[in-house]
Amino acid sequence: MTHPTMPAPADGDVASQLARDIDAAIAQHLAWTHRVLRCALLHQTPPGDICADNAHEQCELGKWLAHAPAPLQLHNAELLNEIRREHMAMHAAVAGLWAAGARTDPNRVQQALSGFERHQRHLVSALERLKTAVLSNLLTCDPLTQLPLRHRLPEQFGALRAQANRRGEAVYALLLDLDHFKAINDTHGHAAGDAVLREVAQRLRACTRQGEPLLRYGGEEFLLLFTATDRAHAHRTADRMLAAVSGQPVRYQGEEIAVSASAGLARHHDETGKSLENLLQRSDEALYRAKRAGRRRWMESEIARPGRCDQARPPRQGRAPSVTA
Ligand SMILES: Nc1nc2c(ncn2[C@@H]2O[C@H](COP(=O)(O)OP(=O)(O)OP(=O)(O)O)[C@@H](O)[C@H]2O)c(=O)[nH]1
Repeated sequence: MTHPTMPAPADGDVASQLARDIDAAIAQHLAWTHRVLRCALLHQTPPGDICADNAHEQCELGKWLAHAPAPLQLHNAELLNEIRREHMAMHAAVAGLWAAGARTDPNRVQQALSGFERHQRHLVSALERLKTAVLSNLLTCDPLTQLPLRHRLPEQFGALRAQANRRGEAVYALLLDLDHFKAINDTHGHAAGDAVLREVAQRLRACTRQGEPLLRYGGEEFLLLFTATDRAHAHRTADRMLAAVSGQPVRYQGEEIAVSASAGLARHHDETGKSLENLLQRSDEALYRAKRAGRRRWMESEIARPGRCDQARPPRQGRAPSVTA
């Protein structure tokens, strides 16, 4: 188990490559626009990538959009769809310039040109926004797991608290740490360890509800903040998260790697006025006890009221189901 430390800083390779790809897409698209104008002004017959029905699939931007890299699909799906829509609409407007009879009707030419200009402007603006989002992900997301890092945690905690208050629920922190992860690295290699971290992140993400922050909190540590109606509800969440990690082995290059985790669960108590820092500290202490108690389980920090320590009541705990490796 490592003490909560930040993962190695993102090297930025993936994100800067994406940003360069987007710049190239904008440049290629503007070059394509010049060809459109040239053909129109010189009354030339345009090639297929300008006026064919599927011109939006033939151009370089269309090909790139059809196979947009996974991080973009994950973080920017809505923006990508907006770009695809504008791109198609712009191609349709251009094709309208060469539609039968259009060139001899000034109204139709005007209409096609205005559509072209409007969609072109929106398209380039959406691509610029995508690039900004990619660069901002570079600063706030872990490149290995694509999970957020801690930068926005206080803000996310504040939003979750407000939501919990509205619903009459409580905020919980579940700090989860993979068991004997060093042994996985030592036995199967660092690349296999990376694959395990990616797979665990995916399994945990599949179990979380929208709006509940799941972070890569340290090397092999993950943090979930969530709301629950009562303790039993929170315990079920802890059970589910640990079961998701250890339910089945991770397959990597023909090998099966058994994985399990320990976790510390703590409830935030608005009435004590204790901070996020206190919540994280108590979940870390509970995690430490889960490790000491033999791993593959979660333990809960007891209510931290003034004048009463966390250990005053016997700790609650749960165990993850056995691995069926
Ligand atoms: N492959 C890989 N390993 C990492 C990464 N970040 C941290 N680690 C490794 O995670 C291991 C954590 O080891 P320990 O702190 O000894 O913990 P542990 O082996 O999981 O043991 P317990 O937590 O006590 O069950 C170290 O060997 C780190 O090098 C990463 O991004 N990729």
